[in-house]
Amino acid sequence: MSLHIGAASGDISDIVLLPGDPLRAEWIATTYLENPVRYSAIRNMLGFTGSYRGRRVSVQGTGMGQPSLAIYAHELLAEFGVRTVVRVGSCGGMQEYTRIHDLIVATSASTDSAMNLLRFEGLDFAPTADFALLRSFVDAAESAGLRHHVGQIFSTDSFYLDRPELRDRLAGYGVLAVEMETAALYTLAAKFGARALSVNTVSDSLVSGEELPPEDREHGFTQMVQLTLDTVAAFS
Ligand SMILES: O=P(O)(O)O[C@H]1O[C@H](CO)[C@@H](O)[C@H]1O
Ligand SMILES: O=c1cc[nH]c(=O)[nH]1
Repeated sequence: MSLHIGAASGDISDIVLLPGDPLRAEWIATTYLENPVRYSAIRNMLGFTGSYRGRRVSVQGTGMGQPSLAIYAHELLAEFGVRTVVRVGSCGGMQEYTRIHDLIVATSASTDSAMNLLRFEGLDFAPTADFALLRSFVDAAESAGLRHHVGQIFSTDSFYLDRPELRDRLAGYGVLAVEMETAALYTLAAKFGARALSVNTVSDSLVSGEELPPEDREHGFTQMVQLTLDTVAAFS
């Protein structure tokens, strides 16, 4: 048991899906996993383990933002022997062509967070996905014929940005979408020598203003979750 995850040693698989929303974690576990067992409910940040196509898989809510995700990712990687972490998140599309329901596969993450500037004493670390995991997911998305985009994402500390023009500038440099956790996930996976991938469904478009309601963000991302589970089950 760690401070924020109330599981015994061995309760958690070496593969963990990481939605921000703990109720999305519950939906994934109860919808897709066989024999799901809840291993933690500390602070209502729910975590479950079950099996998918014969492979043991866990799913753990992370909360919103890099400081929250970093707590759960650190404990999973440092204390529970987790080797593969995959964020299954929502994001805001920043390009005209990154539309609602499209999948965004993050190769890397820019951030306005100071976490890595402090960690690396001003050096500008480049948080990057695991290439083999990314390639497997993208191959699966192509085979399934799903709309997806592969490229850079923006992990912001501020959902409500005071300077949206900075986000617009990033869009001008080809950044696909904005969310709040990927930079920390990729950084911590690098620290612990684990594989990481961040896949996000576009829940709102910053270009058109369209948006999905909260209930869709909780239990509507069927294509992303199914494809992620197929990928990790086949990969390992
Ligand atoms: O839907 P999740 O996975 O929480 O991800 C996105 O949604 C939250 C903001 O609404 C942030 O956590 C952002 O990264
Ligand atoms: O962080 C996020 C997540 C979804 N949509 C946004 O606009 N921002």
